[in-house]
Amino acid sequence: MNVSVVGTGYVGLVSAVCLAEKGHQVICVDVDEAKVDQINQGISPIYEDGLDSLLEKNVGVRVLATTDLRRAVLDSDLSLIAVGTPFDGNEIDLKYVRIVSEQVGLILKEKSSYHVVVMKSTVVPGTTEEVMVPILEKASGKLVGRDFGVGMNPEFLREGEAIQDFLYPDRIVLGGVDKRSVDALAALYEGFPGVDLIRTNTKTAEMIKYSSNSLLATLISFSNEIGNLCAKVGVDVVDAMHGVHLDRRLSPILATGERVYPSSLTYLAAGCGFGGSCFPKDVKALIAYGKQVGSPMELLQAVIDINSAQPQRMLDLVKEQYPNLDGVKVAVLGMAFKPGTDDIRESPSLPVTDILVSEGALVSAFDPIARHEAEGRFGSAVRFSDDLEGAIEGADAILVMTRWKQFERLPELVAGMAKAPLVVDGRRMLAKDSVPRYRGIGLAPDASLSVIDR
Ligand SMILES: NC(=O)c1ccc[n+]([C@@H]2O[C@H](COP(=O)([O-])OP(=O)(O)OC[C@H]3O[C@@H](n4cnc5c(N)ncnc54)[C@H](O)[C@@H]3O)[C@@H](O)[C@H]2O)c1
Ligand SMILES: O=c1ccn([C@@H]2O[C@H](COP(=O)(O)OP(=O)(O)O[C@H]3O[C@H](CO)[C@@H](O)[C@H](O)[C@H]3O)[C@@H](O)[C@H]2O)c(=O)[nH]1
Repeated sequence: MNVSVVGTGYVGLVSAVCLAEKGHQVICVDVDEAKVDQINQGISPIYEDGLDSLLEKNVGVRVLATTDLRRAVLDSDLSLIAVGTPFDGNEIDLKYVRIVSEQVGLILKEKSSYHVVVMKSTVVPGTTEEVMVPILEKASGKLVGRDFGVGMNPEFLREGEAIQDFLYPDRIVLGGVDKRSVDALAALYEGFPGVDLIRTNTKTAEMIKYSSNSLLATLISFSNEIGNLCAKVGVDVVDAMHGVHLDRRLSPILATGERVYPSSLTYLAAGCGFGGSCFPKDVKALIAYGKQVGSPMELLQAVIDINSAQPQRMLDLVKEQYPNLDGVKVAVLGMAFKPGTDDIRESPSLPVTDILVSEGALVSAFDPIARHEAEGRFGSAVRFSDDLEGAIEGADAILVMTRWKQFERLPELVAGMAKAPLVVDGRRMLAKDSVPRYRGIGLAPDASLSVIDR
């Protein structure tokens, strides 16, 4: 199938490259000329494991990038709209969706063959049919369902694992205004045998996406609330959640006898909070939507409140030992909101670093991938280091903010330091007896050692 993908950010570019890998001819469209040029040279504008090689393989063969939306729509049968839908504090900001819908509508006016426009961006229930469709119909002078199709195909990929998630999804949701639109989407995903396909209407597709992210965010805030209680009563939250997680309803056992998620606490890992461009934005957007339609989302408000307080807990752990941060040397490890990405949007490291700087701490930082982005955010207020050793040199306290694998060798480095620093583990990724002065989220100072064999 000939496909155009409008918006070549995390979702657009990954979708484009993976669909090309499945044999489709894909034209990527973006307003950002620099991105378009990079893509055409086979260089990914974002850091995402495996993306560069897939792009290099497909560019010029099955992937082409352009700023020319008209050409892209005329030369394709289906367009995926993957532009940003930021939350503006009151509701999701649909300005990019509106602009693209109008532009695509005008192009459809001159297109004689049947075309399907698919919302890939995350939008609150009702948006595709109540916002996108009227704009498309007005601009094209045509009728949805008769002259063109409309679909809603939410994306569930995680940054850092985006390629794997796209190529091997848990399910694919095919929302459409009519059977013909859903059939066109089904044809797009023909190359994903064995994956559950959910054929539904656009509003349900939109609701599935928000419900999914809201549940995952709820699990994390739940674990954090339990973690905060654990820290008060002398229990280690890692042990508590490990015991919870072994419930086969949370980590199913395969026919082979193996656990689906044998070692990681999937969305039950307490820590310094969830960040990223999705959970905070999407949960807040659903709360705002609930309020708008008269159905208050009280549980989700608590999810956000717990998450917003979590970064401060890292600072509280530092302040137990350094009540006055003025002149205290603090190393912040990890700026990305999670490992495997250069994305620092809504990363808990941002408020933590802001407060450290404002209280006079001497802050150094290291992130294996997101240094450039973080330097742009903090400028000279933070000393960024090229490596882990440089960041922790002479530190009084070290804050582990992102679960980067590179930080696993911290105990070895700390052992070589003249004065043992306080290590505050915001991801509970280090063994608590691996450094002399260890503190962690969800762990009381006197927490007994675990009796669980893990
Ligand atoms: N990032 C994720 O992991 C993820 C996962 C699932 C869903 N989503 C959702 O997907 C959508 C896109 O997210 P993202 O992270 O890829 O966004 P992004 O900001 O990385 O990318 C959006 C792209 O759209 C381009 N754009 C804006 N206006 C345009 C226009 N008129 N024509 C062409 N291009 C235009 C921008 O230049 C940018 O490259 C959002 O709704 C988001 O909530 C994101
Ligand atoms: O047990 C956990 C799991 C995650 N996190 C944090 O939660 C955030 C989000 O992590 P993750 O879900 O891995 O990354 P995202 O790329 O934000 O992906 C989420 O948001 C995307 C955008 O909507 C969806 O497509 C994905 O399905 C959904 O997992 C990160 O800050 C993690 O550190 C925790 O604190 N504890």
